Amino acid sequence: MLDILIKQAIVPDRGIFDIAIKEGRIIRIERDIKEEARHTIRADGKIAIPSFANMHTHISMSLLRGIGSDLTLMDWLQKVIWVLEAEFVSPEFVRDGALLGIAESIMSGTTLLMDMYFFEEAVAQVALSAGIRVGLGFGILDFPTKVASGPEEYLKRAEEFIKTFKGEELVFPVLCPHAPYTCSPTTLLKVKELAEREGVLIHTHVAETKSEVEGVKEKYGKTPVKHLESLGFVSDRVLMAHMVWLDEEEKAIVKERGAKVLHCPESNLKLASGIAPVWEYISMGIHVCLGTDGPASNDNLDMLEEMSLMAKLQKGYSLSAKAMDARTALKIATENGFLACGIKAGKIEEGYEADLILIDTQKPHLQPLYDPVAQIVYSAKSSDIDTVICRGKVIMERRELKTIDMEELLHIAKKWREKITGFMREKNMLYF
Ligand SMILES: CSC[C@H]1O[C@@H](n2cnc3c(O)ncnc32)[C@H](O)[C@@H]1O
Ligand SMILES: [Zn+2]
Repeated sequence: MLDILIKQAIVPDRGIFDIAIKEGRIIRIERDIKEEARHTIRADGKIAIPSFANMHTHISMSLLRGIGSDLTLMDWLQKVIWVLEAEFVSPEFVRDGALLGIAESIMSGTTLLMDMYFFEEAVAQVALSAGIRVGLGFGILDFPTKVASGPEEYLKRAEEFIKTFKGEELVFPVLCPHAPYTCSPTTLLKVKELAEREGVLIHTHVAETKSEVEGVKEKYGKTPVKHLESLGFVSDRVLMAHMVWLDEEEKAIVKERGAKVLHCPESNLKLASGIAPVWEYISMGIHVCLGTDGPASNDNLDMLEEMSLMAKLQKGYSLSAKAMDARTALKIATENGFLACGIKAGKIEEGYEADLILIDTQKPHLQPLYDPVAQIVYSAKSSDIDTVICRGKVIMERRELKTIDMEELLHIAKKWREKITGFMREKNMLYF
């Protein structure tokens, strides 16, 4: 007996097929599958594509969405976000923010999140009950916060987190040193050593702004990637978010070492950081994945929108319509993310894990339908996503979340809005 049988889906570049899912995997893709299934989904007029892998986010920052708009990164962090995080970040804040952010992620077709924040046990708990995959790392900084007194304690928390979650199926631990401007060489070397010992990925921010590059150069005599390379930090286990400002030598280092780039175009635009030359990275053979960054600097977790923006930005920036075609954009937003995490998903193919979405094309803006991939990248909206399946489990069907209570969510968001605006009013931070 099959677990799920999807009937008559449009499989891009193949045709109309039935998709059979069993024990978390796609086991058959055929014109007409007759086998019985516990759950049959009619997918007439719906396109089946892999679900998205949001490879860089701070999901619980959904509770800070809409605050601190129209600032550059360092003003945004120092004048607003770090002040609010110092007051509010707690296991409860992280859990509630994760619930809101994970609901939004599922509703926009994402089944894998790579998250960096504090109290990630709370994110793990929400992800497990929501049925979504998450790579989680307890953020590591050099300066004290109410979360930890300094790098030693952050590292200890990160190590404990790895020990707790290693071997879980939906949750996998990673190490998250924040950035070369907030972590000393000693901290970065300890992270590298721990990552090698535990066999986990490292997820960090690198070369996000011009001022970061200037600051790191002033402090260490080298630009960020060269600085990291001089520490022996750059390797194929490192996922580097942003990577907007790299010189030619740095691009060659990334390629040579096999480090991955986590591109976050919308956050880079909103924080006025710049545009990463992703078309160059791709032509060099660098592995590029896509992320939204946190929902407070984007200001959403919509990977469809992110993918569309990425493709159009690269064309506009390079003045070449070939800089990023729709199929490459879709691959970066799906397959490349799963691959970077060692997960065999991201393709609608037999033997692949069943992480997929169905997109309803019976909408004026998706008709007439000629080229499903191009029309998903350039015309679709996340509200067209009808069904989401993660590891062979249906977590949204006909836009109804199966694992999260929507009413509870709205109540939680309201509760935090009141608390946070109250604090901002008291501290004269309220500007809206
Ligand atoms: C160490 S936990 C994560 C830490 O990162 C902050 N953050 C959120 N977005 C960004 C960004 O784009 N660049 C750098 N740092 C960012 C977040 O507020 C947490 O403090
Ligand atoms: Zn970030």
